[in-house]
Amino acid sequence: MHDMDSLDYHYKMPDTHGHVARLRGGFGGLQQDALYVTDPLALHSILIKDQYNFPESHEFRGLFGIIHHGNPLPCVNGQEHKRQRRILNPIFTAAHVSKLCPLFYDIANQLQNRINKEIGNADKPVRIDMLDHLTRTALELVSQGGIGHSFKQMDADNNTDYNDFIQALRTVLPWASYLFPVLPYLHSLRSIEPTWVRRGLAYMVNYFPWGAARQFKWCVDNMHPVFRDLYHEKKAAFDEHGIEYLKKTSSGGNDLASVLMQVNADADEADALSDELVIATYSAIIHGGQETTSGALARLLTLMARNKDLQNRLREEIKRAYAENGNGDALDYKILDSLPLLDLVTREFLRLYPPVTFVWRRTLQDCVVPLQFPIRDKITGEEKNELLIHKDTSVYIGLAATNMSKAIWGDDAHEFKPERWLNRKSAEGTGYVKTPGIFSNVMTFLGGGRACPGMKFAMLEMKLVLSVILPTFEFLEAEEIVWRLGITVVPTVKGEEDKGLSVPVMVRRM
Ligand code: HEM
Repeated sequence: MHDMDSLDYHYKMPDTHGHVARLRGGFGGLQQDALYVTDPLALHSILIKDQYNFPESHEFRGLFGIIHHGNPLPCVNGQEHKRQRRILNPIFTAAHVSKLCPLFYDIANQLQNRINKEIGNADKPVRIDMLDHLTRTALELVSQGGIGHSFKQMDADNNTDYNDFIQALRTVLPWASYLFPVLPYLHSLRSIEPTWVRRGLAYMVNYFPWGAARQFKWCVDNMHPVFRDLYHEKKAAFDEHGIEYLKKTSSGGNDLASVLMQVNADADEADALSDELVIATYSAIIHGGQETTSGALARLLTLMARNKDLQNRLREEIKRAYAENGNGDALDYKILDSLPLLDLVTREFLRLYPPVTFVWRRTLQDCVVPLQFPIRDKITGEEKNELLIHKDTSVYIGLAATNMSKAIWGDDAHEFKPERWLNRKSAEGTGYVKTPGIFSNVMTFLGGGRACPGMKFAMLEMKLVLSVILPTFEFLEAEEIVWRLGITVVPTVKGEEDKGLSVPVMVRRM
């Protein structure tokens, strides 16, 4: 279930074990049984109708609470979660995100320069690790667009100012994925009082005979001080010079943190976010935004490299849009967002290759959820349209598995077919199964009150980066990439799994 090579098991879960499956607890019965749910009606209850009975699991709350040094969105439930979402939601709207377009084009053009530099004068395709370039790009997009700060990842390879921080940010989740056996205890560890006992325990991790735990701690220790210092620097300047200072940053004051700072300054004291919480929110936004999108962008390129015809058609569509509507070397947000083939490809890509495989919840009370796909009672043989879920049950919500259920998407559910979206609308009402996903019936960004607020941000990044690099470069297959289960999915070259994360692609200038 949590094994790095178990992605296929997740993907086939609804087809092989049905849309609700019982998972036997591991470690000789020490762990409780859990449920794996991909049934659309049950998901609707879990994520929307009865969402407060299915809060974020304490496993993930504990893990992300440690990573972010506090309790930002991913770590809180109930009223506190609602309060933070109310403050943050306005800065993630399409209207707001569209203002970041010029900044994003600027960063994507720097990516183009970096690739050009690597190709140099070569007249045949050059093997380039696109994961490295795209991780830098995703970090700059989310750090400049998110907190109005550049880590200078695009312009100099030997800029060492943030080396440890960048290394920590990139590797904290891959290391965390080795910690599954201890996740149930992290939330309780965070609550230990007095603080010096907790700090003492954390310090002892440096001497654990468990490399993954030591590496994870190193990452956490190297992330927090950077976010703390950046925040205090910005806050001091804002307090002294007001909004004018924020407008001078690379985002022109449109980054999420600048807006948050203004909103916070105007909010009632009871509603405002504390300094500690804003710092933890910086961490959650930068980390959540960087980790998911860099992998997604790299995977999208490998897909392009495998499908030359589709790559050519997309390139033609983008070039045509520049010729007809291009303002210099940029496209307007609305035009970019509505390019038909680019839209079909990103939708289908996000359906079939979601960066987050599952999310994890735990029930507060016994409850009954309805089922779209009935199950058969093992003892009586009776068919049931409802499922009783006991209090304190771990519930895995299979995002990737729901996206790939043949009962929901048809027999070709595991195939990449952008054209399926053309017929999707007309199929409504004729066997069309509705899921609670906020994005096109797809579960990739979840649904309900905890759905990903960064969806518009991520979509803009993906479409915009493709619109800049596809007209300039052709991407061709290099080695086979194996995608493995981490907290997000992670790529390695087949046969070189121990050499770390990388996505080599052959690239040539058009
Ligand atoms: C392809 C890119 C992305 C994917 C697939 C993705 C997916 C998700 C998913 C599945 C969740 C729910 C996690 C859970 O409930 O356990 C989530 C939450 C979140 N995401 Fe994203 N995300 C992406 C990009 C972004 C970006 C770019 C940002 C910020 C700019 C972001 C910020 C967040 C935050 C703050 C949360 C916590 C929301 C809450 O708990 O209410 N994400 N994301």
